[in-house]
Amino acid sequence: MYPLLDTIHSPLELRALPPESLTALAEELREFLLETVSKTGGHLSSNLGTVELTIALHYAFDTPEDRLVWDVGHQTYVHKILTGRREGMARLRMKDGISGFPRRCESEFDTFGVGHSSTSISAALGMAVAAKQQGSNRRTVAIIGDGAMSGGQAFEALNNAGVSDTNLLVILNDNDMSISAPVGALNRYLARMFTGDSFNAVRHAGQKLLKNVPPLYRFASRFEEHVKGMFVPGTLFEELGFNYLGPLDGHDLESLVPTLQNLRKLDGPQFLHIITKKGQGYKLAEDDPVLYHGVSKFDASNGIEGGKSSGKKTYTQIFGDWLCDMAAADERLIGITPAMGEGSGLMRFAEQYPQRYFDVGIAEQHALTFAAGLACDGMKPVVAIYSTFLQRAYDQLIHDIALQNLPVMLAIDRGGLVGADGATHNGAFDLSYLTCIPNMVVMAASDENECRAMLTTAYQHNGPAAVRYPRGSGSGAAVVQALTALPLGRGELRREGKNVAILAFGAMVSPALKAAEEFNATVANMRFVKPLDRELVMDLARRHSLLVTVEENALIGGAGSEVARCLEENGCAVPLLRIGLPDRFIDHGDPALLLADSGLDAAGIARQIKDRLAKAE
Ligand SMILES: Cc1ncc(C[n+]2csc(CCOP(=O)(O)OP(=O)(O)O)c2C)c(N)n1
Ligand SMILES: CC(=O)[C@@H](O)[C@H](O)COP(=O)(O)O
Ligand SMILES: [Mg+2]
Repeated sequence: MYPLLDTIHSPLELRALPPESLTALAEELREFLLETVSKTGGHLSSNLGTVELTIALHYAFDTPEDRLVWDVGHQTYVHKILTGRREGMARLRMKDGISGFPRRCESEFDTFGVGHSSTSISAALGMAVAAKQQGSNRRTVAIIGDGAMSGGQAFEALNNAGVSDTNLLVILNDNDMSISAPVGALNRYLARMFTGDSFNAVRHAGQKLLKNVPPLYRFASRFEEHVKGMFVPGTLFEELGFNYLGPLDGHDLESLVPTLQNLRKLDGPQFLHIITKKGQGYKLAEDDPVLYHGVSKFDASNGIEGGKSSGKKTYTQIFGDWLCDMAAADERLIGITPAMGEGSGLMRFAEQYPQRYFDVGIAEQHALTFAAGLACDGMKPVVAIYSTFLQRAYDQLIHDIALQNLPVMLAIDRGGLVGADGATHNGAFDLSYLTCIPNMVVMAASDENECRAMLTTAYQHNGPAAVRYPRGSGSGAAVVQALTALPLGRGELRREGKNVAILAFGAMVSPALKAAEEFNATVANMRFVKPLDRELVMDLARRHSLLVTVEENALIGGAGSEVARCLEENGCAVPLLRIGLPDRFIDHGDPALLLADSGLDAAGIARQIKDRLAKAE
């Protein structure tokens, strides 16, 4: 089925192919991608869009000596296939299988680990400077999407790279899409750059120049730059010190390969702007790149079928419904997402309240300070953000929000292990990094109704407040419609038992209740990590001989540490067992298996309690 692909196990074999066969190879790669990703799930549209670019890069550059640095890395499946990991695609993003992102430990061709966006130019510049310091002539290429280019770090890096005198090539893979439709002035600028007849004429002249005059000399591109300047409103990347080329059709191997071969010979910072289509070659994904951005298993011949649902609402939906209800009740509410409108459940709100919906692009830092500004002047900002991406905005949370005690609410989705995306995306640290910030209120939801009540509590609190909830659905309980707040800093007793008291946080309440049956243990749903229900902790400490805290968060500095602090400050010496995520990064895989591996399922919790009780005897 794959006559060309079957002959390629490394870029060396790819480079031995005649250029005329590359288009046929691209066809085979698309077929193969669709066949495998429809069986495993993964990021489909972006990979379909970068087939030709990946072939051309490995064909024109001397990889792995030349360094390819991918931004986000969700578009690197073809890169993996061409660099000896074709077999591995059958276990993509599964436990002990290959990662969905580049990882240095996986292959020498994966020069930099990614998952979060907008880091590629910084990392590539570091590598280019290293090459220069080492007297090496190897080349470094950063490949960044138009969505990722909206992230502030990308511009920090361009600012630095443009004056660096290094052999760095930045390729802007512009498919006019982020996960959602792209937003912002940069996107508008890029769109303007490749519209207009006069510019197209220049573009074609430029392409001819690139194809027919190898090697390309600097004066040629300077000439092109001059001509372009007459037609294109402000070539931003040139102003930043790059030699800008493009836009070029990123699916046209005939121009892409010689262009890259020529660019490889040029010294100094180069910038190539290519235009691609997200989902290219699979009509359904071309028509709906959002739906096919990240897919579960599906039937490739029929496409993703809607309508099949477990009947349970996801926490994301619980949040989305709450947001619309609260927006109806309070016109000061503003909903903010850093480029994750669909994933965070904001789309109904966006439709109903377009004037109050702000997708700020992949710009978590800006999202938080923007919210701080809104809060200063009487609005009620709700920032919907994944736990892992909030890490980006830590200083903004401390310096701009908490220090000024501003009423900004954080709805933190994907708290805990996320599964297939793995270590880069796990929400493993939020309870630790939030709890240590003065003024913060921090809650973890144990079921859907509690999540809704916590959201209301956070919204009504006159200071910074966060609610964290996991990826996926809860118990399937019917959700009440009321917008009722919880009493601040109060937990609840869920089970009265003897000797052992389990203090469970968020999603761990359910397995803790199961584990408790084995010992007739008491179980408290603590609800608040901060302010902690100290009265409840001390009451349980007085009445039990062992306290056990359970949380789906790093053990270090998390909710259990808060309980330990409370006991210590009260001079209480009751034995304490803290259960949480171990001090290591947890890879991709089925979340249930990963939780079990970390001892965070009912059996694991029971086992650890038993071990502790046995030691105490
Ligand atoms: C810091 C950070 N915020 C958000 C995301 C989620 N995310 C992953 S891919 C993506 C869109 C990237 O768009 P682009 O770079 O244009 O690549 P494309 O998907 O179009 O191929 C987003 C928002 C992320 N990975 N990292
Ligand atoms: C690559 C990336 O960062 C996103 O596409 C992410 O994989 C989305 O995760 P969810 O599937 O949890 O929304
Ligand atoms: Mg894009």
